[in-house]
Amino acid sequence: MSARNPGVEYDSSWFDNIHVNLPAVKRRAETLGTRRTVKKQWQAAWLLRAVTCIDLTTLAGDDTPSNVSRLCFKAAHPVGKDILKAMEMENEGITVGAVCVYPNRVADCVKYLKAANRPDIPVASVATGFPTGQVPLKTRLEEIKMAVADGAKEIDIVINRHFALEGNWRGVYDEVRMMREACGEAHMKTILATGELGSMVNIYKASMACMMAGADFIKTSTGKEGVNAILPVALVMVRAIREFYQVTGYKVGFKPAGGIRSAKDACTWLSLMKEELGDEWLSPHLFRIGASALLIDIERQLFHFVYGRYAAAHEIPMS
Ligand SMILES: O=C[C@H](O)COP(=O)(O)O
Repeated sequence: MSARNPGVEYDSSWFDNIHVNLPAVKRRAETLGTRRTVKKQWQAAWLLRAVTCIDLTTLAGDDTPSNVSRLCFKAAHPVGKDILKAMEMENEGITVGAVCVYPNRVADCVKYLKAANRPDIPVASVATGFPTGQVPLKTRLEEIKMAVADGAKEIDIVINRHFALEGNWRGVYDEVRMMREACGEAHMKTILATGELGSMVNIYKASMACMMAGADFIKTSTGKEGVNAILPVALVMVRAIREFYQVTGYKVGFKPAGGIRSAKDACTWLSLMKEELGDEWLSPHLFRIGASALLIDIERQLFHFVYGRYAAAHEIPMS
């Protein structure tokens, strides 16, 4: 992870001058996924890069130590040895960016990652009454502290949509600031739940309030809203990140989450980061994809790539 964003004093003028050109954002988002063709071998390299940026997630009522143990094993070995060997990457020790679970499963993950000899893979815990945040502030702060005490190195908090929808940005800032304190040394990702914020302007302002309050990442969604990670929203958020960096010098990461399931989508999200924020935002310390099923399709596509090369070398017809 990058150096922490210490945040800045609350300053309401950030909310008066919105530099994101919203009609341009919409036009750009419409073409982003379709106007690039990338050579096959580059695609494979990008897919491996995407793997390292995945927050491999399970956030279900029926999560158990047993399914979390499988998640941790997969996090430590996300791509088959044969595929990595064919790509001459078997010694790279590729893992996902983190595992992401409910607070009650954090201790299990810490245990299983240790057993898998990858205690370095961070455990991210959702907290603060995820996904709605509709519990008292005291409880939300306690939940953060308990997850950190159990070994979470990253905390994904949800913002108070009630404050955001009433335009109470000072309220959003103050709560996130307290959550940041409660995180201690753990990195904090702030989930905006953009599908519930009502407008692009609110998404921009929520991004700014969270970054001012010391968010290390801003994250689109919980995965539980009706609309989750979509490109127009992402463009507003990454341009807010760019603006915050230009003014303060602090680099904040970005995490789209919810509904990202195909390898092609992963490449689109990576190209968004490269084009809007630059190469530094292509690594796990500044970019994560929150996803429960994306890895399955990436592995499938990498297998096709490797098998395609083998078939071509041995003149085996592909059908
Ligand atoms: O933060 C991660 C999301 O909850 C995962 O959503 P997903 O199951 O649609 O991939």
